[in-house]
Amino acid sequence: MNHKILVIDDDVSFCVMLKTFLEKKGYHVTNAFNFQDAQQAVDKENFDVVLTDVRLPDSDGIELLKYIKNKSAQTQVILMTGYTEIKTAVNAMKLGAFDYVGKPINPDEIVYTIQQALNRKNTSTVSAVVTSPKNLTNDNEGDSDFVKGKSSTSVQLHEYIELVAPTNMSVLIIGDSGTGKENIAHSIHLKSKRHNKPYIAVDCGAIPKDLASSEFFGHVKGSFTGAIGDKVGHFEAANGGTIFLDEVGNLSYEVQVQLLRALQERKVKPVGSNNEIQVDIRVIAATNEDLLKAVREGEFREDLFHRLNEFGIVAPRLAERGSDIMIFAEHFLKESNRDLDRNVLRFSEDVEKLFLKYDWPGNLREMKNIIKRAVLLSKGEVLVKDVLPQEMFAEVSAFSRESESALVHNGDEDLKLYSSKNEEYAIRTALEKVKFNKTKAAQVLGIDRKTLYNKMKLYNIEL
Ligand SMILES: Nc1ncnc2c1ncn2[C@@H]1O[C@H](COP(=O)(O)OP(=O)(O)OP(=O)(O)O)[C@@H](O)[C@H]1O
Repeated sequence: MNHKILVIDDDVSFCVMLKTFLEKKGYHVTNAFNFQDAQQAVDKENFDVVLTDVRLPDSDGIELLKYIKNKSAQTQVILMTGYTEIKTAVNAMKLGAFDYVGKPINPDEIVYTIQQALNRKNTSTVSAVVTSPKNLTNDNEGDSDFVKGKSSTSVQLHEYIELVAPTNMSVLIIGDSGTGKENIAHSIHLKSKRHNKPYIAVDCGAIPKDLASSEFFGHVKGSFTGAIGDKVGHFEAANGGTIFLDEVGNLSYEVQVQLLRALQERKVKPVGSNNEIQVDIRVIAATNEDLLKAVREGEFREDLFHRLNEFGIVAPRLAERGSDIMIFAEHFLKESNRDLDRNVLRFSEDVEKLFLKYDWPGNLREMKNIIKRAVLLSKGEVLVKDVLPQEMFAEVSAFSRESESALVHNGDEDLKLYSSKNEEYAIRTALEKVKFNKTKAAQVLGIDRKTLYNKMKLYNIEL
């Protein structure tokens, strides 16, 4: 059966072009040009993957993402973003988007991302993942999946992990999206006395409110419409081991009450059953929200907060991990070569510089994705900046422009006023603004078409 994809963009010709391209790759594709059409399509059909522009004429991609996830949590949503929308895209990931791809769309990249999204859809259960123990080594060498890092921030993080792991204390991991919270939780489990027992990771944000009790505590056959058999809840499944509650701030107040009771009494009662089950569980929770603020605003129960926060760990932002940035980059390079069967040996010098300057709003996840795509797109043994997404340059250039404001005297798109460092950025931005019409881009930039062609060749800008 062909996988079903919904593509939404108000640029009709772009939408149609992408449809034709994806159909050639064997997908069944539907187009919509605004939020309302997309809603109707989603109401009518179940899509495997939805590709949507962030900006829609009658709403935006985030609203659409929420609508889709509410209807079908299994549908994977990929956002298509311009360079200025990267922060929105990162927020979208927090709300359950699978990934985002930068515009202009690169054909290899989009096919690769769709394939990854389909893999996720086919392998994930509704909300919980049972992970078999991984091999954790204590250094950064070899093919361990876990990099420790050497910066003082990382050393302290790992001291805390070592310290708390052997205890039974509940741990609350706080950090931005993609900082490695789930990896930290798993590492604590593996270093604990429970390492041979189950580790159940529950994405609290993905559990529909009505099903939360049954997901956590199980149910007996016939206890509600749709309960066609007995179900073991996550707490019972994790008995003896560790339960990891990811995005714990997303739980409804009602479920928070039930959770607190289960944690205090160490007993759970499946929905529709009269029997209580004794459970012995270590809880690790994670959040990328300010839970204390949620407590102050009455959205998160203070007693549950304290119950979860017996030991707090902060997952540092990647940009704060200084000397570790390139250690992580090398790790993801090796991992991507292995996964994609490529042999990209190293990063060019300017890529290294960019990595050290860039803000990494999506943290380790963003770095992993960027390097994987770059490896896929690389033609030689050195990973050069041409295969990196342009939003990285936009962010760094924006920063450079702030500090070198003398560069811009006369409107930001006048190419003559840009240093060569910013020239490529200016060209890409102008092309994007005029929807890749080269004549118009040349006008915007204040240069002739021939010069534009030469510059595009120089910077390897392909449309
Ligand atoms: N120490 C590490 N070494 C190697 N890879 C890591 C490490 N920590 C995280 N990663 C990778 O980075 C990505 C993001 O990590 P993870 O899912 O743990 O982040 P998170 O903070 O839980 O994200 P979210 O807030 O979105 O749930 C994953 O692909 C993970 O494999």
